[in-house]
Order: sequence, then structure tokens, then C-alpha cells
Amino acid sequence: MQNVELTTDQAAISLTQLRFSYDGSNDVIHIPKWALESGQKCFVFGASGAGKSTLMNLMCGVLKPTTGDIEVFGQSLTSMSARQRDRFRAKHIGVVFQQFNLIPYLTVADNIRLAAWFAGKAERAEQDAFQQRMLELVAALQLKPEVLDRPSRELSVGQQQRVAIVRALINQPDLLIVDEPTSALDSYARDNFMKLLMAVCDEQNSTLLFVSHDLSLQSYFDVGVNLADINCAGGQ
Ligand SMILES: Nc1ncnc2c1ncn2[C@@H]1O[C@H](COP(=O)(O)OP(=O)(O)OP(=O)(O)O)[C@@H](O)[C@H]1O
Repeated sequence: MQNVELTTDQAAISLTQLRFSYDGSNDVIHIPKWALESGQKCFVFGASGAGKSTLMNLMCGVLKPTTGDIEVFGQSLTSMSARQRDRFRAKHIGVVFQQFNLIPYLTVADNIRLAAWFAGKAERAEQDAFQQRMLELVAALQLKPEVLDRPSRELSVGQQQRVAIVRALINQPDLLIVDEPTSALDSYARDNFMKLLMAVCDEQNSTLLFVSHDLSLQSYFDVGVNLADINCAGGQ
């Protein structure tokens, strides 16, 4: 898995006979076939408990399928070890989890640097170009540069959300996967956030997979998928 160059002319995500269960017997996910084209912005929606977070965790390699295959830009996550998947994710996939997963006592800048560190680019995190890109992304997401020196626990939920996006984008991921990030925001802040997210993805040529139960967000995306339409397990 070392230094694999991804070919972005193929599907960004390809699922084949994908099954997953938490208890070893009841499938939460069973998707016979599904693919997302490279460069698309895809909205995956479904009711609470439908399996959205589970699917997202499978696609980014945090969970391993019970059976079936997941390919990301032609690389099979299922044939990788847990360590290889972690490294692959750090290099190629930006992930924003529901709870953002920022380390509360670290400054915002250090939280962002960690992403470079996990991608095996620790020295890059100390370089001027990295600092510059961090400032550009912070500005693009309408955060003040002073925020970089504050512990992340001091930030509002909306600010933490935007920091989580900066951290997910700092390694210029080929694929950005975002889980339900707008639920804590009011409708004005949400609209603003969505426009910023789309602009930054366009600028970086990142394929976007965005998971939510909020159907009103669908208009921002090229493709909308109701999880119930592709998931034969049907969720709970
Ligand atoms: N760690 C876990 N162990 C066992 N069951 C789980 C676990 N995580 C989720 N589940 C179950 O799997 C099903 C799908 O959950 P999941 O969190 O993927 O749904 P979701 O669509 O993301 O829901 P929500 O919109 O409420 O976040 C649910 O029935 C849930 O109870």
C-alpha cells in the first residue's frame, strides 16, 4: 500500500455485495452494488437508524465489512490490514465525524497538524506552505486566524465544525466524507456552511460524500441517494 498513486478516472467509491452486521447475524448494511463517480458531490440520506453512519465508517475503512468489497479509487479497502486502511484513510480520505473528534486541549492548529502527522507527513506540518494552506482554509471557512492558537474546547459548535472540515481537507483528500455536520446549526448558518463546503471541494477537486437525514440539503448536490433504496438490509 506504500505510495500508491490513485487513478481518479475510475469510480471514487465502488461497493460490491457489501454486508455488515454488528452482532454477526443481523445485517445493518447489505448493498449488492453501488458506485460513486469521481468528482461528484453525493448526498446520502435516510432516517435515524437507517445505517448512514455505519456505511460511512465502512467507506472510510474504520469498520470492516462482514463480506463483500469496498474500493476507493480502485484500491480495495477490504484486502488491506487495519493499519494499511488507517494509512490509506489518512492520505486519501478526509473524514468529518458527527462529533468532529477534535482533541479538546490541543490548539486548533495542532489538531489540524495531526492530520498531516497521521498521513506520514509530520515534517510537512512544520513547513511554511502547510501553514499558508491552513490559513487559506481557515479563511475560506470564515474562521478568524486567531482561532488557530485556541484550544479547540473553547470554540463554539459551529466553529468546531469548520475546524473539523479544515482538518479533513488539509491533506487535499481525493475523497471527503462528511457525517451529518449541520444538525447543530440554525438554517442561516447551515446555508452558509454548505456553500463554503461546496466551494472548497470544487477548489480542491475532492469527491464529496455527505451523509444526513436533513432532506432540505439535497439541492446542493449532484447526486442524491436514499439509503433505503440501495440497502437491502433496510436498517432498523
Ligand atoms: N456500535 C454499534 N453496535 C451495535 N449496533 C450499532 C452500533 N452502531 C450502530 N448500531 C445500530 O446499527 C443501526 C444503524 O445505526 P447508524 O448509526 O449507522 O444509523 P444512522 O442512519 O447513522 O442513524 P442516525 O441518523 O440516528 O445517526 C442502528 O440500529 C443502530 O442501533
